[in-house]
Amino acid sequence: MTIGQDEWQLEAARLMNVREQIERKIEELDATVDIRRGDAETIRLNFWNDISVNVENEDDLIETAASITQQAHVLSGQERSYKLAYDALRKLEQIVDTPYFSRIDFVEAGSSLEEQIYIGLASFLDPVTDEILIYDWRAPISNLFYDFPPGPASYTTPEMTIEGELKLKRQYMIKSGQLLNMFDTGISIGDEMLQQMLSRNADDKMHSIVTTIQREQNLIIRDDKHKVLIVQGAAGSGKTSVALQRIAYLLYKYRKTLSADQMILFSPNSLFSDYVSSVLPELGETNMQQTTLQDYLSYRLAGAELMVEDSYDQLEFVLSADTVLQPEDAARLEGIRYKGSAAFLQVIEAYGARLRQEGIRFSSFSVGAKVLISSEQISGFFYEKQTTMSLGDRMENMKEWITGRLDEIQLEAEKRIYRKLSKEPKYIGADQELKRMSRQKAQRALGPLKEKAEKLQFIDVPGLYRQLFESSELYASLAREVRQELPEAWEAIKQYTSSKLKQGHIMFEDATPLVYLKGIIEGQQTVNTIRYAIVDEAQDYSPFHYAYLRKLFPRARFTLLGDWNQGIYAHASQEGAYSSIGELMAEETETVRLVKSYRSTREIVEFASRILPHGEPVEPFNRSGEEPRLERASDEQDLTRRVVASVKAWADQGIHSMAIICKTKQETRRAHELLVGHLPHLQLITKETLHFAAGVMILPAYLAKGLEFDAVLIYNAGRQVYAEERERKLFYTACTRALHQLQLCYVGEPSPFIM
Ligand SMILES: Nc1ncnc2c1ncn2[C@@H]1O[C@H](COP(=O)(O)OP(=O)(O)OP(=O)(O)O)[C@@H](O)[C@H]1O
Repeated sequence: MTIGQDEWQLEAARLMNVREQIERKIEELDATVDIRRGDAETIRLNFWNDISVNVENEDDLIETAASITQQAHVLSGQERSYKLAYDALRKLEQIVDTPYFSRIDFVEAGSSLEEQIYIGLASFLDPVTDEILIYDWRAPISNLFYDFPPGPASYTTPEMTIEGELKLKRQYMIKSGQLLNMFDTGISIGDEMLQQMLSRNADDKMHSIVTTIQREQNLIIRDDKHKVLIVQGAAGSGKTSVALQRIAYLLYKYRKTLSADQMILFSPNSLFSDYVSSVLPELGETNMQQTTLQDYLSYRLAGAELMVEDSYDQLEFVLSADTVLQPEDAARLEGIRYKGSAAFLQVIEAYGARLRQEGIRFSSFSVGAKVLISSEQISGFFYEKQTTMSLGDRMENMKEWITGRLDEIQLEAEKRIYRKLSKEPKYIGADQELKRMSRQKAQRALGPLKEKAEKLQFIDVPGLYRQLFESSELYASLAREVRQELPEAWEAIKQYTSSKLKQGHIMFEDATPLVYLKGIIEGQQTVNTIRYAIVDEAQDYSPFHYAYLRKLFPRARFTLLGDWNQGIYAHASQEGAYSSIGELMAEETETVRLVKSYRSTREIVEFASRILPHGEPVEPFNRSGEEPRLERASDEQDLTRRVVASVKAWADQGIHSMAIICKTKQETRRAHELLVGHLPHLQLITKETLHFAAGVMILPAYLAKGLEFDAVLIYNAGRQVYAEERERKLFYTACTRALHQLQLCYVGEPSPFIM
């Protein structure tokens, strides 16, 4: 829709006016911040001068303490009011150049007043009249912009639903305070605007999508009815973007009771965490906590002298396994699938319940050959006393009992040492010294044992876990108890697992079950402060992982965002497992689908969709580009030449962000060796890489998860590299990282996935 000249002038004048008001407010706040900072500093400097310190008698002491408390109170009040002004100032500085990005005109039913609502990153009131000049994008009324085309519309406030008619929906492009363009939009939010946003180049950091959030995305962002919200979204449909916008929305809506440190985002890896780290600050919010499942598991298993494999090494194993699987590899693959299942979870829980009654093997507390507290004594205490308590509470009690016993033993030892040493002539007359020495010696002997008690190291949890795979009788009876069949490959899984555990290796697939069992036995360490847990790349988690997360965050609501088409882990290959996740969470669950893909051009989306003919549906956004290019190389040398030529050609076209995507770590290393001489700025990305900096990078496909690049080159899309069914989704994931250009090189025959 074209917008007339008069309208332009009105809008430009309003923009100028609003900016001037913001600038005035900034000046005012600047001064306030200075004053409050100064006041706080003065109080801090004079803190002790303003306190009457008198310690002569008890009354004086009480008065002094009261005086200190009062002064501390004054100081913290002043610091709070400084912080308030400072935050308000920061917010205005953030919006002054782009105060708003859209406008809606709305007439409430029964009224003739047509209200103009301008929407931006944060609200701003006219300092004199208190009129709202800008509405926060998260305010209830702003929902009209995201949810409705012009026509009948309504929005809901905490008190009521307001009906009316939306007369106009307008979007602005404002940069450095200048109105560059504006569009009146119809059904969806600004196709023109969206076209422009999506045609831009990829960046070092992900950006917010606040100006062009689509209706289907908005529903997810604002959902606060469901305790578990599951989003199945196509590659590039905006899952990560939506997750971050949702966090910002919840922080606004529940600003009186919710803070960023009560929200946690589970990311696929540290590189991704870095990539998304600026979205919340861009929206004027503090970042939530970010972590990876791997970090959590490592933290829980730290200290145990075990070699814990990480998820990437597991993936490398799966991707490098021979086409005709060796029996050992087949056993491991079956094991990975089974150990991620709800069936295995039930067996572990039944095992935990049985261990309440019997079966935990405790190690005794000894110094040298002398047993201080025997395993029988511990077992007796544990299984005969307080049997009605939870396992965790019983452990706590037992810990206290053991520590108490060790304290007594230490005291006796101290006395014994004292008695013995005091007979030595050199200590005569040095009684104080002697006492100190005796205490130290006794402490030194008993200290490690107390630490062992404190850390519950007298229970061999890995040993208990291993027992499941050593005693056929035990496992079979537990499985029977929970009415689960043993998996077909049980014998092979059993042998493989017990031999690895005996060598002290914890495979990634065993890490969560082991931590889970540890939680049952030792008392689960829960994180009660977390109110929202958001899991990105949710398809990569097994039902077992979800059960663990549920236990870990008992008070949290969950948002799980994933794409079955990109399930690259062997444990995540069961299609449609979302419903079982819902069941596992045992709570009201809503599943929402996002099918439209915004990242890639139509040509790339269509090409990638052919890789997964039976996958989840994907609909491209209407943005055209070049067809993906296939290039056959005669050998490795020719491949290097072609890759180098393509990268250079892209650079000549001004393309800045490029990725050469390989399958495995080994292929990545080899390709890097061959290419780096010709492409000196090539960045080699490994699982240890922490920072994402756009440029030309080379990386294995699994590390490219969640990321995007202007141009993607699949290093070798040949049949020798991608042919197994288990590699199809990884291949798909790699291709869908491209925004504008996709090229696939191959040696020999192309992969059957693209024939
Ligand atoms: N409403 C929108 N407006 C503008 N850009 C959008 C919108 N939705 C998504 N995008 C863009 O599309 C790209 C893909 O988004 P995002 O990474 O959030 O998708 P995803 O579903 O998490 O992708 P994947 O699963 O493939 O990693 C990003 O560049 C994002 O900015």
